Amino acid sequence: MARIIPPRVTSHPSWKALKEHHREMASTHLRELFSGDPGRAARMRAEGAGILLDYSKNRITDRTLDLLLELAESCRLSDHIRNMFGGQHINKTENRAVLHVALRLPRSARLVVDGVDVVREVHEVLDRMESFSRKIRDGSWKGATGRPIKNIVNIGIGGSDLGPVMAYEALRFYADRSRVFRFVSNIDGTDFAEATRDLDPEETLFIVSSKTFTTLETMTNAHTARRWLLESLKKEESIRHHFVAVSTNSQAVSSFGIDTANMFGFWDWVGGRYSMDSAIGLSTMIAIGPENFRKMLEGFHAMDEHFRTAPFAKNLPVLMGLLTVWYTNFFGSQTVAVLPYDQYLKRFPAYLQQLTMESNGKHVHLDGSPVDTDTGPIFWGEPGTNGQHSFYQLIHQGTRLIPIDFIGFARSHNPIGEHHDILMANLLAQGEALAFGKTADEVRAAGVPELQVPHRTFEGNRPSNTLLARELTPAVLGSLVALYEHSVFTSGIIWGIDSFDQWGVELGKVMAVRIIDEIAGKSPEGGPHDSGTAQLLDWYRKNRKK
Ligand SMILES: O=P(O)(O)OC[C@H]1O[C@H](O)[C@H](O)[C@@H](O)[C@@H]1O
Repeated sequence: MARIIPPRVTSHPSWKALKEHHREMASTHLRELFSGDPGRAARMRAEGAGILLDYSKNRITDRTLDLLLELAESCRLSDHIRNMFGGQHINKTENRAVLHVALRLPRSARLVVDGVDVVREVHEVLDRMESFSRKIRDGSWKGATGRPIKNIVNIGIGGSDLGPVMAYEALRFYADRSRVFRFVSNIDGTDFAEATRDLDPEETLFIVSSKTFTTLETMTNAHTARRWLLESLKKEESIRHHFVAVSTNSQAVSSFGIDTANMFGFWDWVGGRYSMDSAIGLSTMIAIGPENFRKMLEGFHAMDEHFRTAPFAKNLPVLMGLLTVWYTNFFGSQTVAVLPYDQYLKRFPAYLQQLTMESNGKHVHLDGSPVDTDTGPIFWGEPGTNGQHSFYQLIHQGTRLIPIDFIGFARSHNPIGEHHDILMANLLAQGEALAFGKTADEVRAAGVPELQVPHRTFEGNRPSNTLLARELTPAVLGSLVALYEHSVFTSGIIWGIDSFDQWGVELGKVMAVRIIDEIAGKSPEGGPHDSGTAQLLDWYRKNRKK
């Protein structure tokens, strides 16, 4: 039977209408949109799960929104949301359910997937994490020599690192300050050496975090950690006091020598980049405590519920996902800048890079046919105000259109003098300056010499979203992460791609393993490389020994 190929998004009438409509919008300035419409800002805002989204400074009208919402309907976004929440195997290429939303369902919920009540399993693991975290935090878990654990080192990479690092930094205010938390991810030995150089093995716990427990970097670092520990503690027996694992692969965990009683599991339906609220968050739970971790889960769940139930016109992730499509596919924007005005969120843009780019960096539709539109944009960013003194120049006056997400909070955890008001004034000023700019006439009127006028003119019309919340609490962090997870989902549905696989990371891994063998002399020199790679490899071989 012939496969039914769903219609391309570009063939939907709303897509065509958006193309038409974009012609008009391309020459419309945000100045006009605001000046002719005093109710614009009040209309173009939405709230959910403790987060306010002001999207009025986007290059859109009510008509744009209507068309984008129509597009969402014609791509059957509601059905897709229902399928994800219902545990359907929406990750087609791996034939898996995608159920990070189940990680934060309350204990009272029930969700049967492939014959198993996943909520019960999720809470069993959470309870085990909780009891382990309490033992570390109250000092009753002892190292091999009877000393309590003071240092916690998470070894993991990708989703098994970026989430834990980001959450640790974001929630540092809530963290147990009497303990040291370190994160080792890179295969570069420097990462391990610098993370452990001042640690006492007798007081150190390693959490080896890896969904597959086969990842080269993590396994290499874990073996190095094992040797580092045994150099001082000597006895194999000490391993179980100083190593725990977070994984879906119990066999590999036990062959590494970690007692599976000290393993915290999760499931194949949790993608690496969607796993910071699974057992991969063990370091987070130890740092901020089980109560705060559960509050973070509640924040995630509140945004899940908002996404699942709010009408699309008031639905934060839907609106943000559709705006990403609007800029990517109609304005041709290549990137999105995420600019948190909060020092605690300094790793948030890096975290989002994996979430967004590994999810939506795809070149074929679900059915394998090539996409006929651009897909996921490049996400990047730095905290404000630092970025203002570095790359904002290009956003204000460069030739590229870079949509921005500003993120800010009403209250600071560290209210020192006027700092927070100054910080927030900068966030507001940037959004305003980017949107409205400064015309040549205004520049002249300020007495600027004619020669400088073009240089000091700001075209404006640079779009931004502003996300605000009261305070960066564990719950708000959960909501914020879930907001981006679901906005990535929304864009992915419009593009008709699989946002939940990541085959693109495989080729480089396979080739690296081959070259590792060549360098070690295990396979013949001069393998079938291109002449450029062969030359570089040759240079490395000749120069690698000091
Ligand atoms: O948790 P692990 O199995 O060690 O995987 C760690 C990471 O590596 C892979 O290459 C994938 O690109 C990531 O999605 C994943 O998060």
